[in-house]
Amino acid sequence: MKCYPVPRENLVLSIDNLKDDIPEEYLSHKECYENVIRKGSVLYDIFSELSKDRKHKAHQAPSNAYRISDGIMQNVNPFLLHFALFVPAITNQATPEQQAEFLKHGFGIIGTYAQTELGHGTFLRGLETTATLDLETDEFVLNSPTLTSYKWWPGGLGHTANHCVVMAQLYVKGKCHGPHLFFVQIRDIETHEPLPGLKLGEIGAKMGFNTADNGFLGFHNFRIPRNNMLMKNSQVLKDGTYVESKNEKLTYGSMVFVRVYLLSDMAYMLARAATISVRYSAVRHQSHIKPDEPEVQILDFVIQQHKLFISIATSHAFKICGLWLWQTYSKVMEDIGKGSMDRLPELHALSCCLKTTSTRDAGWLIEQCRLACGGHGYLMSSNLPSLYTTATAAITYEGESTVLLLQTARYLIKSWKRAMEGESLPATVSFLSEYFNKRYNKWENTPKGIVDGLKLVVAGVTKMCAESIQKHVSRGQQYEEAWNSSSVQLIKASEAYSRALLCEVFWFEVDKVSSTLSNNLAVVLKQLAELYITYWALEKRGDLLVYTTISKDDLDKLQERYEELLALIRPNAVGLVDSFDIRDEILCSTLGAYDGRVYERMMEHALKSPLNAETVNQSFHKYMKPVILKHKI
Ligand SMILES: CCCCCCCC/C=C\CCCCCCCCCC(=O)SCCNC(=O)CCNC(=O)[C@H](O)C(C)(C)COP(=O)(O)OP(=O)(O)OC[C@H]1O[C@@H](n2cnc3c(N)ncnc32)[C@H](O)[C@@H]1OP(=O)(O)O
Ligand SMILES: Cc1cc2nc3c(=O)[nH]c(=O)nc-3n(C[C@H](O)[C@H](O)[C@H](O)COP(=O)(O)OP(=O)(O)OC[C@H]3O[C@@H](n4cnc5c(N)ncnc54)[C@H](O)[C@@H]3O)c2cc1C
Repeated sequence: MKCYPVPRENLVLSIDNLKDDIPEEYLSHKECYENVIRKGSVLYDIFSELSKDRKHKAHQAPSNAYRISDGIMQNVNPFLLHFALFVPAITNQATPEQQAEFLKHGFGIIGTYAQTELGHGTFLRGLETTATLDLETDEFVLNSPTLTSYKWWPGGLGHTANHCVVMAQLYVKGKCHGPHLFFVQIRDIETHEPLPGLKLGEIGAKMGFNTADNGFLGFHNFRIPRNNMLMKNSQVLKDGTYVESKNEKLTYGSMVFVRVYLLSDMAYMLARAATISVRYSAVRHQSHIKPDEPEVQILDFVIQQHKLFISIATSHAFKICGLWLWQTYSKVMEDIGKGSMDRLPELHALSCCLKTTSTRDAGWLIEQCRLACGGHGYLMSSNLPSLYTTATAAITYEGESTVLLLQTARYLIKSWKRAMEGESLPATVSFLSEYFNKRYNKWENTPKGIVDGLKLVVAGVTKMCAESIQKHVSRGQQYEEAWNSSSVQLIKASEAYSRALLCEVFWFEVDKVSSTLSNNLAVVLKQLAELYITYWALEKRGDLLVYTTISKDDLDKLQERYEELLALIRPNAVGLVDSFDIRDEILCSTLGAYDGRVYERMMEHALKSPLNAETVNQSFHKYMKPVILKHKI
């Protein structure tokens, strides 16, 4: 076995045929895909070798290991779904025997997760793909009965994967048992041709993610062995007996894994955008502050600090909360392994709102970083446009944001009702029980005081939602209709809950470790945490005025403190983004390179445009010249 030296970054980034002569943005859709498969295959080979001595772990903690691919494949790694969902679905949903069987080829197979269909993405109980047990042959027959039942969107499905985990409605003896997962080979290992009975292809160009090879898949009487249903949670026996799962939602477990993971993912996306925009803002001199002095670094404009420092702070917030959420996830998975599912609803609610807030915030903050770089931020060579389109895809995939916030709201309303009945609640929602006792507490202008205030907002809005639902029901609406009528407020409750969680976890985790850090590091981290909390207190001042005893004077003091924090962070701003330690080869940005040679790099990149290969493009002679001469006076 080849032994690769570590660290991986040096190894991977030293491989010549992983570098691009022509920037990706100048390749065609097809060339882009072929180029990323070329590079991805080299990486796949390296990771396969490196991973041979490690068993497929059901749940690997968020790490930056796969980040190297961000530098090699600036867009998206078409093998990503193999690691993000295909393998976790099998390790999470298959029996140990099935895992041994399905994963025996290790990296010899490439998989994806085929759940979404042309007609359904959110409402999983409405999926139309069917898996019908054939008792005689001990097989399932998979079918796509309608065009809308075609699998549509799975990453890598178009031309990359040769296997997939398929979510289909299970039919046994004429009875539908709902969505279940099935292990399906879709291409011949040797020839890569689609297997008979399948229609496979790529869904076409997108606003980003264009190397993810999102595809479509239709089944026509496609047969798989009965044993290919993932049977850890529910089973279909040879005689057709269906054994129910202890909790039908365990089938959705792979989605929870990715949602939990995405918090850390977004931390890293934001770290890259912040690094690019803060470094550029330190290099770029534009305009004056004092008329009689030279042009200043645009980072000296306080409004530029207001635009950018929140991204530095948010990246740390997501990283710290991502690790906290990962620990919760690991504990709940461990409990489930021991047969207890008590905390699954809480984990689902936490992962839904935190995935939504982190992906939404990453989107608008990356856009804010781009805009803060002026016209040069609009260049593909800055890498900010690609970061934006890649990050914002996550607002939709793995659970559309509105839908997931409503899932969290469902948990908040249930928790509120339990609180009103005097029941004890999990720590993450226990503040709901304290609302009436703390509602009129004197406001404290401290990070803890703000966190307490944000929790009062959650409780107040949740109470308002519960009353709204009750009002609609009392006017004759069914509960589900009343829920729909109150959904604008329900979304607000979930958003407030997510923000309170992020502020609380960020502040108390930093506070907890600060005594173990050098004084300077502790001071700067606390400044970032306080900046984050104060920023959101000011953004949510309306809610705080409604649900807490905060005064105008308190808000004025918070604004003053916020501006103090910007000034305190300014001297460390470049050091803070340097500490994200993202190499130029992974940052892939003419604006954010460590050496600050922005203008030289922009020109070097521009000259790589195929259009600059000649001084006069052929279109002049073919198209322009005849028209110019014709109309020449
Ligand atoms: C090279 C190396 C690489 C290494 C890589 C490492 C890993 C990298 C990881 C991440 C990086 C990013 C990579 C991502 C790339 C793109 C991936 C995109 C993949 C996809 O998009 S897959 C498809 C995603 N689809 C969805 O999320 C669908 C969303 N819809 C649903 O979840 C459900 O339909 C619903 C929840 C909206 C509704 O379901 P329904 O059955 O109708 O449920 P309800 O009636 O609303 O509620 C019933 C009850 O169930 C509870 N519940 C619902 N869902 C869950 C759940 N998931 N878990 C637990 N419990 C759940 C719900 O709370 C209700 O409970 P209650 O009745 O209230 O008690
Ligand atoms: C880049 C990308 C990669 C993807 N990769 C995969 C993959 O690998 N595998 C896979 O299976 N899928 C994948 N998906 C699909 C993704 O999971 C779905 O797009 C997502 O679940 C949303 O479903 P939908 O697109 O059908 O939107 P719909 O479910 O049709 O929702 C459309 C809109 O309707 C509204 N809505 C829907 N339901 C409700 C509700 N109950 N209450 C209120 N409003 C509602 C929401 O505003 C929503 O935005 C990917 C998608 C993208 C964009």
